[in-house]
Amino acid sequence: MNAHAPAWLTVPDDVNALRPDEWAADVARSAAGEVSVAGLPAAELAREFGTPLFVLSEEDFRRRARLFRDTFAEAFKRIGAEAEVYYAGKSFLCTEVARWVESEGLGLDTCSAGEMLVARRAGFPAARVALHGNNKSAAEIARALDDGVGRIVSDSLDELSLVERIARERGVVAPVMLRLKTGVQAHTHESIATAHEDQKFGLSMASDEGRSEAHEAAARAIASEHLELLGVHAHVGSQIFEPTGFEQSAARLIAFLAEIRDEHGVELSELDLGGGHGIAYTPEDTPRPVAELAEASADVVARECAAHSLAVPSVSVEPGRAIVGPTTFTLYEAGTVKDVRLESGAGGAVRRYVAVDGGMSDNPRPVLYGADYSVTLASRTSAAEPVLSRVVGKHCESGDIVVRYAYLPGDVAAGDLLAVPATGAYCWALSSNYNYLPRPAVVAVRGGEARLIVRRETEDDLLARDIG
Ligand SMILES: Cc1ncc(COP(=O)(O)O)c(C=O)c1O
Ligand SMILES: N[C@@H](CCCC[NH3+])C(=O)O
Repeated sequence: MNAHAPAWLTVPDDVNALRPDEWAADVARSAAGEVSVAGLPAAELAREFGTPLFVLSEEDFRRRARLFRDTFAEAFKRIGAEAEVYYAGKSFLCTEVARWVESEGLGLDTCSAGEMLVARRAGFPAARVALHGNNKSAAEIARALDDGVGRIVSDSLDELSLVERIARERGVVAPVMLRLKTGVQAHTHESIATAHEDQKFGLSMASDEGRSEAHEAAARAIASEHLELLGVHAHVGSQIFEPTGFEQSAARLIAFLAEIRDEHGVELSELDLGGGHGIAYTPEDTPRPVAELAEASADVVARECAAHSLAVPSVSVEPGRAIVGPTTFTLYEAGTVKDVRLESGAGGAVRRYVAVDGGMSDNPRPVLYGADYSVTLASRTSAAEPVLSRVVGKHCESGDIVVRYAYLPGDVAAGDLLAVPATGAYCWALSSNYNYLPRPAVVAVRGGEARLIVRRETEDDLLARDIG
């Protein structure tokens, strides 16, 4: 136990071992210590595509997508209902990934014109696309209607009026769902909790007197000739492990469906329970198996619908992180290594700072949410003693940390490759050009072959928007 490391970080028995749950299923480590994915060694990928590099296992992505699709379908079949899975594209989207999502039979959750554009380019059937967003522009709504998007998840009364006006101008009926603030307090970082009252998303269900925003929106949508109200949606937040938030949220949505039936005589047919299922970044994180998530959701939906004498609606969920997060690791090359004294005097504790060739521009999550990651030496095995280390980036900020706490072999040096697992979600998607660093490439690996699916930015890209 080191006073400068958190309790969950124990000195590893074997500093070369991979923790299995953080990696794609086809990642392995050879006797020589080389990390490989689907049979391809990391060093070969680094040579061919450069570093930093996002390495994504296609087979693992497809497997996780199918797991969600089939497990939710089975669990809801048991209660006589259908369940669909919409992959949350905000976590990571490019044309090729949209094609995989389509071919595995999932829907796609988008939240901007740009994400819809990627879906369109991939030939994704618009009927299986959902459009989210708390401030959709008129152009985005028009695109959704013109493309024939299957559901526009409406976030405010203002937006509902805008959708109606644009639908009327086009002479069409817009399929809408209402995103509700179920008032649930999610146990996650404040910036990614999304169902309590004091945040920007959704229609409030609270009212002191008269109708709540949510009830008002439902009344307007039901009364409009140009809106078809499909159902309701709530998203509790992201990186959540506690089942209670999901369950309370589902119960409140179903109570709302009953109130709408009682007030308007209409039984809405769709219920979207959102995404937010957490993954393991460190041993502190304890994700529940997908089967458990699906069974728990089906149980609560069956119970609450029975309590309100409602027919069970079609259910959908929107996982992003839980599908793509563990499929990907980031490969970095180590550069400068520095020992920093944490305690004075001979034998006082030291933290080793290992700088890599990327940082907060390819993974801002540690800076934004205090997120923790793990790391492993990926290009060789080492017999050196583990040393308490911090992997940092190359940006001009002391907060530019990639892995806050890790034990790395004591002989890690410039030129070694380091792999940071579970970087598939909200890393490339949140990447930036801070300090004029080009965004890394994303390479998909399957059956011993590697394919570039997003190319690395070039110096020309960096100058392209600068008028000069
Ligand atoms: C409406 C909605 N659905 C789905 C997601 C996906 O969340 P996650 O990647 O945590 O599953 C998000 C992001 O939190 C969201 O805002
Ligand atoms: N970007 C956040 C998740 C946001 C979820 C989108 N609503 C993260 O990395 O944890």
